[in-house]
Amino acid sequence: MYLMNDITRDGNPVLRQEAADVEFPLSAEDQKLAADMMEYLVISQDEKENEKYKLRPGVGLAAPQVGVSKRMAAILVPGEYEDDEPIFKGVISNPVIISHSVQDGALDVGEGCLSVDEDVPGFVPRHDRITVRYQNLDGETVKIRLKDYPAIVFQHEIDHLHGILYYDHINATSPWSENPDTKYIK
Ligand SMILES: O=C(O)C[C@@H](Cc1ccccc1)[C@H](O)SCc1ccccc1
Ligand code: NI
Repeated sequence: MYLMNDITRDGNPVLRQEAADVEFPLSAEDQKLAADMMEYLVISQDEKENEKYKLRPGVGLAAPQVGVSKRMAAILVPGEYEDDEPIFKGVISNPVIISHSVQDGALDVGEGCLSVDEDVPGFVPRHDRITVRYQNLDGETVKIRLKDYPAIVFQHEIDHLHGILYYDHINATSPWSENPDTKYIK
């Protein structure tokens, strides 16, 4: 299983590369990569387990964050309440945002990243609504429409596959300046 030591940190060139396409059918190595990334998210979201293994909680983990420059990311967006089904649980490969809203969306508290140890404050403007096409673990093409928080998570992870980190989007001169057209998401 991955521990925090396995997570690449800002400054490692792998986080700034354009990752390579994932080939299908998945190799045994890529199947293990997918399973290990999802396992990290599951364990990191369990209070007791993340304490035991000292994991930072995550709702997404992209392959470059474990040193693998491939276009694959695990995403686990929990439901609103403890016993709810997750809003999304899956490992996506070769994702493409095929359409998006004109309206931007941003988390009202800003973002963080498992690969960036210090917090960089500020709004991270993204698309509020997106349609993503990706391949699932069976290599099937899936099209999914997302909005608000799940859309933000997907964009954060897809950015990782293109060598982009969340703070690249923050307005350096006025990081908390509000744009009237942007939806600020709680
Ligand atoms: O570093 C990563 O890619 C995982 C991030 C993804 C993320 C950060 C901010 C906004 C959307 C997605 C981690 O999940 S950051 C920690 C975290 C944990 C639970 C909820 C929100 C953020
Ligand atoms: Ni990140």
